[in-house]
Amino acid sequence: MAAFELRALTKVYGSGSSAFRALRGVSLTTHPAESLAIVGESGSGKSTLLNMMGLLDAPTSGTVSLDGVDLTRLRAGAADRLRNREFGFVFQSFHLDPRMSAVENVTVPLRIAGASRGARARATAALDAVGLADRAGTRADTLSGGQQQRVAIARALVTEPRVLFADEPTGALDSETGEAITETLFALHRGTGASLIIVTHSSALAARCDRVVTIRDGAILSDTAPEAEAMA
Ligand SMILES: Nc1ncnc2c1ncn2[C@@H]1O[C@H](COP(=O)(O)OP(=O)(O)OP(=O)(O)O)[C@@H](O)[C@H]1O
Repeated sequence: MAAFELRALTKVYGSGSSAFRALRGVSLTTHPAESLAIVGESGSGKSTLLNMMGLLDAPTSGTVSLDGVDLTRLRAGAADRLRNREFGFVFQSFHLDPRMSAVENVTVPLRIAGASRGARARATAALDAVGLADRAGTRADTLSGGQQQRVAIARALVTEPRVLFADEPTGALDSETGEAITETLFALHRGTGASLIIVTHSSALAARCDRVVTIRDGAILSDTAPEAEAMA
């Protein structure tokens, strides 16, 4: 299971007269295996919130707990290990190593976790799960955008994480490719039981989630199931 509890989370970038309050006291409880969309206008604090939950950045105050463990109190090494093993990340711009093959990219989190034995077989299976087994040996920078995002999804899931974070996963793709990537993300979310936390501008993608949290000016504006939102 993977359930987050965020308490009074704040994030201030910069200091003094240039200080900017990107999160202004966000409290949120997620449920195990939930799919959650974080939506809102550009600059509202969506990525900042995802980065706090994913241990990519530290909050200024407040706490982030996962299954009852306060992650904000972990030492740096423990936080790195937890992020690598329990979290998977997919970003708008893929973030693959362009010179490495697809399968080499997917083995990276396993090697970081010290699980080199069997890494290639596990990476190949993960590529198979995203429909790219036949491109395992292809250099990442020669793949299409949609294929690169599939490699990124395979890399995010190869460690069998408890949580899959996706920040604008379809933002760099045309709508047809974006829809195919969305299908893959949700199929794997259902198949693996990993929680899915998505930052998106896409209303179609948000509508697929169990729950939609809208952020405005660093605070939660609304928190609804998509059906309820459609009826409102
Ligand atoms: N490292 C940083 N230093 C200073 N300000 C930052 C930093 N990162 C983000 N910000 C600011 O914090 C605010 C929230 O940024 P964030 O990226 O979380 O917004 P967002 O809702 O994800 O926006 P978008 O939809 O455009 O990606 C923005 O005004 C942004 O300029």
